Amino acid sequence: MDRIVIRGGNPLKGRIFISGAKNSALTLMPCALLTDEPLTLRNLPRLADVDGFGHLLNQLGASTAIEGTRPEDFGRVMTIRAGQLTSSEAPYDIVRKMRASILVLGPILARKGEARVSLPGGCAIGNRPIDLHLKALEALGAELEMSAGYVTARAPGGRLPGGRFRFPVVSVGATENALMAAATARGTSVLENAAREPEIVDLCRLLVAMGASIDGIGTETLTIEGRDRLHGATYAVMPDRIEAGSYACAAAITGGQVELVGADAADMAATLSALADAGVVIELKKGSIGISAPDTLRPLTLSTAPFPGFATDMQAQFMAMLTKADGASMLTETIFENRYMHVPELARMGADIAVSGRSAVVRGVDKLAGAPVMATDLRASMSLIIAGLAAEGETSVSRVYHLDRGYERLEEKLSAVGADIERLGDG
Ligand SMILES: CC(=O)N[C@H]1[C@@H](OP(=O)(O)OP(=O)(O)OC[C@H]2O[C@@H](n3ccc(=O)[nH]c3=O)[C@H](O)[C@@H]2O)O[C@H](CO)[C@@H](O)[C@@H]1O
Ligand SMILES: C=C(OP(=O)(O)O)C(=O)O
Repeated sequence: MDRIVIRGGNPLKGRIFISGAKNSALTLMPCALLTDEPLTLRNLPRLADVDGFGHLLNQLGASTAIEGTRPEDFGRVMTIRAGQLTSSEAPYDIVRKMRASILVLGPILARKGEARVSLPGGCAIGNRPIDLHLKALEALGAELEMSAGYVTARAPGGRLPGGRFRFPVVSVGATENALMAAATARGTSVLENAAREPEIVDLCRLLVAMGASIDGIGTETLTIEGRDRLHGATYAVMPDRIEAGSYACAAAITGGQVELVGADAADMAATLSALADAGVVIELKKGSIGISAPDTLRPLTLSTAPFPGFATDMQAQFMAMLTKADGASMLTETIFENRYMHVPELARMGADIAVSGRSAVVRGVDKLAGAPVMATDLRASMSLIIAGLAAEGETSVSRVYHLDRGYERLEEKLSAVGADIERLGDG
């Protein structure tokens, strides 16, 4: 297994190109199942999860073709053709490895009138239930049956009637599944207390480009007038706000100055405002965001929340950055119950963090020391990279496959701005 080795202490300086967003790509790809015409997605990040999702689409009978991208380019163009779906089942083997697989449930149901998808179970960051996905689909008219770890959803008469659902808590995934299922329902559907994440807006925009009718995009009430059919489209994936925020934290902790090329500040208000509170200087430019570290980072009090709040996917990276702030910070994780698995690893590098229930107090230290570390999830792994960039000596981060799920060419991007970082194979 590969590992990433960092010799810390170099301030990051230069331009970092921001890739297409993983969390958007993985909700745009299943839209291809809604039409028999080709869907072309541009700016798809080169990530293990995107490859995995392509594989799932292939198993369902869709073809995936990567077009004219050179190895040195960031991002790819993929055309997905789901002329006919030969299967309506997402198997356990794929779903358990990639949570986003659950997002084929709504589209397969809408297209075929029946879908069978493995229940995902929990994962390293906590229990990740799908009860709201199922309740929303039921409200749109689906009939559900659970057996042997799978859910089978059927549309009576082969097509969902549509309906009204109010989410009791904001759920990104359940909003996405319901939106895709409602797009071709017979009637009108209304989703209340829907998630408003930029990735949901990206999904709505693609669906509209495919012929869907959606009112209230970007608000908590989405009204979808079902269409008889959707058509193909060409669409570019939005920039990855979490990747951009991660590199901003890396620049801030190393005393660096970077330009995040392609990042969209409109999607990153909570992250940018937290960085500014920590003393980071932010310069909004056309097509990029400038990040300059202060001499001393100020401590923060942050609590994760659905958009437009502070994203759970940024919590670990901010925690790493705040290990070197001048004072005590308080972080509270409200979305996932087990998203502090990076704490013991950061502690091995000299961080002073005390977790109590959902909150963590991070007392800034003068220096971090490099160490061999490993993490159990994607953003936790990134927090160790961030700490390693600022630590004295060598940090070796193992289980690199977590990073490969969500950061396109991490070590290339960081080397280009002055980090001493390399990927080593085990052999
Ligand atoms: C609101 C929120 O921040 N969502 C994050 C969540 O999306 P993801 O779609 O994975 O999770 P949800 O948004 O659905 O979960 C939000 C909350 O709702 C609960 N829940 C969810 C579905 C369900 O059927 N029943 C239920 O109770 C979850 O346990 C969680 O506490 O993880 C992604 C990966 O880290 C992030 O990109 C999303 O920003
Ligand atoms: C946890 C994440 O993703 P996933 O839902 O794909 O596990 C993430 O993007 O931080």
